[in-house]
Amino acid sequence: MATHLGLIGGSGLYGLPLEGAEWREVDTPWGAPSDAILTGTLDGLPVSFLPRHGRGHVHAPGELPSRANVAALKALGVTDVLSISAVGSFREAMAPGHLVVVDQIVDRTVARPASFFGTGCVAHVSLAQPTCPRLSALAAEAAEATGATVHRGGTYLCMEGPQFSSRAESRIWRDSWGCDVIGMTAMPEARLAREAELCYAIVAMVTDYDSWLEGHGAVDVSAVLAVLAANVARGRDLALRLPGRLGPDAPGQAHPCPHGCDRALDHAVMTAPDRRDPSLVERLRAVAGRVL
Ligand SMILES: CSC[C@H]1O[C@H](OP(=O)(O)O)[C@H](O)[C@@H]1O
Ligand SMILES: Nc1ncnc2[nH]cnc12
Repeated sequence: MATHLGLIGGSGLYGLPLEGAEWREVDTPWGAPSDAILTGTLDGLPVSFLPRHGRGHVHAPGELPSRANVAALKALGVTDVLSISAVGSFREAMAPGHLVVVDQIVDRTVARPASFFGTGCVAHVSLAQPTCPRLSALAAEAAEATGATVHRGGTYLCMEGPQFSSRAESRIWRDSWGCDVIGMTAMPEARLAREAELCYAIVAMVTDYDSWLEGHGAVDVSAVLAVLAANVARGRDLALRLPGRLGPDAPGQAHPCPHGCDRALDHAVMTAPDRRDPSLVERLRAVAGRVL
């Protein structure tokens, strides 16, 4: 399958200078995505960019149309998705401005549709490794090439929000649960990317120390925005450096994915063919047509 990079830009990242750029409206069986999708190429590779919160930051994290976002990228032919996200840090060594290539996620969200599947067509994919190690390694290389301090590996606590955490919560996630960073958007996005058989990676930009660290004020939006403003060029630079590592002659060109992301549904669907709900199956063709 030809590689096509999808980029999901988080807080502060609402556009990218693609070649032949065009904003395209895409509809899906799960409605419209957060915004139009910017399509174009970089280093000869097809690239589709989606601002997660919409241009102008319209969508709250708990109300993101994540199923439509993932389905729209899939519909455009995307094979690999890199999320660039703002996060708070639970480690002094992961300082504001640093980049963390997330490899595990703890899901504390409570009110978000988290699957394309459901009654009438049940499926269970593995999330033991919620991000793709191949894409994550290439993203880490691209991140390092920007000159940023990059941490390879880290556990992302995904909270519901939109309010930031209490100090007690912040300390529990850090001290008892061993999490490294916190944000509000990695779930259900990572779940849905796996169900749609897309390789998915997260590069998280640290913007603050949440509220656990004595001597640092608790996080607020102005602190996050100040770090984002100083580092948005780095996020963009990282995104621009990834296509060269994924392109036709690059070693990262690897579909089938060596970790099986693009075959995640091979043994996942439980519902007997004659018991499936035809209308749900019809919608599922947009993301799971390969196995239906
Ligand atoms: C502006 S701080 C809170 C906001 O930023 C992060 O979003 P994203 O992952 O899209 O960069 C965080 O998860 C919250 O949604
Ligand atoms: N401290 C924090 N908590 C949740 N989401 C964030 N995004 C950036 N900083 C954050």
